[in-house]
Amino acid sequence: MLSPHCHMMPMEWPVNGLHWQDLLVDSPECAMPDEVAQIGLVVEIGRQQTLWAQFGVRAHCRVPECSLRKAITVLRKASAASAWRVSSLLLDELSMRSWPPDVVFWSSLGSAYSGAGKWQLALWALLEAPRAAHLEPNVVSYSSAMTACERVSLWEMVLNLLVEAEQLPEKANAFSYSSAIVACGQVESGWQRALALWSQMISASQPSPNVVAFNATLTALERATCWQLACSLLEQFEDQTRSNLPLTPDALSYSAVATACPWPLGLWWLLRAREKRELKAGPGPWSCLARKMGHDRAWQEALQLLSGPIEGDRLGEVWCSVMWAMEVSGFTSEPPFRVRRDRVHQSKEFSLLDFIVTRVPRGDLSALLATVKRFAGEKEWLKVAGGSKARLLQAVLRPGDRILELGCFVGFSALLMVQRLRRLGGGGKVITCEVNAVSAFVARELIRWAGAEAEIEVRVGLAGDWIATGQLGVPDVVILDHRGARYHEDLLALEPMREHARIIADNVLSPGAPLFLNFVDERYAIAIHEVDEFLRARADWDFFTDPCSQCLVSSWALQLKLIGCVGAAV
Ligand SMILES: C[S@@+](CC[C@H](N)C(=O)[O-])C[C@H]1O[C@@H](n2cnc3c(N)ncnc32)[C@H](O)[C@@H]1O
Repeated sequence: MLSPHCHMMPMEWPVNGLHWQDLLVDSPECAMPDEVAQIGLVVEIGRQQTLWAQFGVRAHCRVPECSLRKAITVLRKASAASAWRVSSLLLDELSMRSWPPDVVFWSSLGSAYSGAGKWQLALWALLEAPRAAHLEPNVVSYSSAMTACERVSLWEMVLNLLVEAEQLPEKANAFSYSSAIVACGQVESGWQRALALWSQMISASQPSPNVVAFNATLTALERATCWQLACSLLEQFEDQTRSNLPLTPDALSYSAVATACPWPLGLWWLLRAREKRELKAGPGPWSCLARKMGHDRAWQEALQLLSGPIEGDRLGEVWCSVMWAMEVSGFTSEPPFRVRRDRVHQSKEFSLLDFIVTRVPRGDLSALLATVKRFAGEKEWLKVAGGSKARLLQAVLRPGDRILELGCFVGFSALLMVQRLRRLGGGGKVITCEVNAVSAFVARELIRWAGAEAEIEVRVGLAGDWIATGQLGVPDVVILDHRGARYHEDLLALEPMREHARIIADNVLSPGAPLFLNFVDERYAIAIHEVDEFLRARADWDFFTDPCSQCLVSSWALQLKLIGCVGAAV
């Protein structure tokens, strides 16, 4: 059995070669660890936050003098890990105690629920529960409640809450208005409401308009393709002396306008802002402009951006967007410029490429895959679908599958899937999107080295941009392995073209995709697979959805599984 001392030395983790799961299993028999060390562990472990927060909560609640502040600290950690279930656990434990939660506690609890898209629970924790405990929710509680509803696109609810917040003695603040503007901007024809709220903000003395609300208004106009209005709004506030408001448009403001306008006008705005030194060096607005040019197939103009006015790192974001603009315009095979190795210093991807080409015979796919894994084990870790994730990925494939992968990185999973398709008798194809042009370049080189270029197409650019072009075909399988925060939006955009597709979402627990979980809950038939992160002692959950499946997994089963996995160990 472990001694409690082990728990108290986060800096020496792992202790005596013991695995963190062992510690969780042994913990109930141990003497209670020191609370501060527990918090330290939660922080220290970082990416294990979800599990550690659960562990921490239980440990705290067993300590008689457990303080509310420390409980809140744990709650905030849980919130950062999007483990809203941890919050519920803490709440259950606290309800058995004599010390009453305060407003800060309720607001932390509400944030944890909100981060997971659990808006009803968030409203309860932020507004109803404190009222029941004779604590009056304040404007911060209201703003958080509005954010919770805005995250799940409940714009009408957000507007109702704004009206309620206006009744508070301190009235709604700029954050409340920003939430309302963002919420309105998310729905079709919501731009009028967004604009009306902005006008309300600037016509009244309170709350003082801020750049967040301003950018939210511009974004609403951009989404509704009201570029003329976006331009006149920016013009109005570009000059502080004219607008008489302490508000300076920032890079996000110019990004919104560059995305909204026809590209020649967007270019004009950015050049003008740069001339007036209003636009700080930074790739954001230029990258948006290059993407816009891509959508308009203006690849020559996008290319010119690289030799023109952009300051800073040309191999960064803007360069990737220019690559997308060229590729979407048809330059996939022979781009007029290639990745310059000498400018990509110490790139992990290029180290991998060198490692492979000096060890693997051309055309040997199996050896290449094995050598990528060797590189990840011996040289630098790679976030690829190795180990149990690889087995899962291969197991779902059927002969001739057309696979769409979002998140290619160096092409490991794409090659893995091709290996499986070949074993299933050949046929099928993988299209894989990668926003990072350097990773995509290396992926293509590795794919060529493996002799799989006929079976895999790498598309450089944001998955969302490619989906918008409608050029990705109708997939049988969709792999979500790009960015958890984007999963639900990209899946929604894919829905018209993926009616019968099986979907796999990776990294749902770590780094986590709470809004995606909320989105798929009860909407899809779900199977949950607990898998280890490749070469890491860290559990993750992958979701496999199959619309043809007879077994519709309800949220309850999902919850049971999630809590059950950890609960069994604690
Ligand atoms: C976890 S890695 C993918 C690993 C790969 N599927 C494998 O297992 O070999 C995630 C990749 O997604 C890319 N990415 C992130 N956001 C993206 C987006 N919105 N569109 C396309 N790619 C994105 C990242 O640059 C990164 O290379």
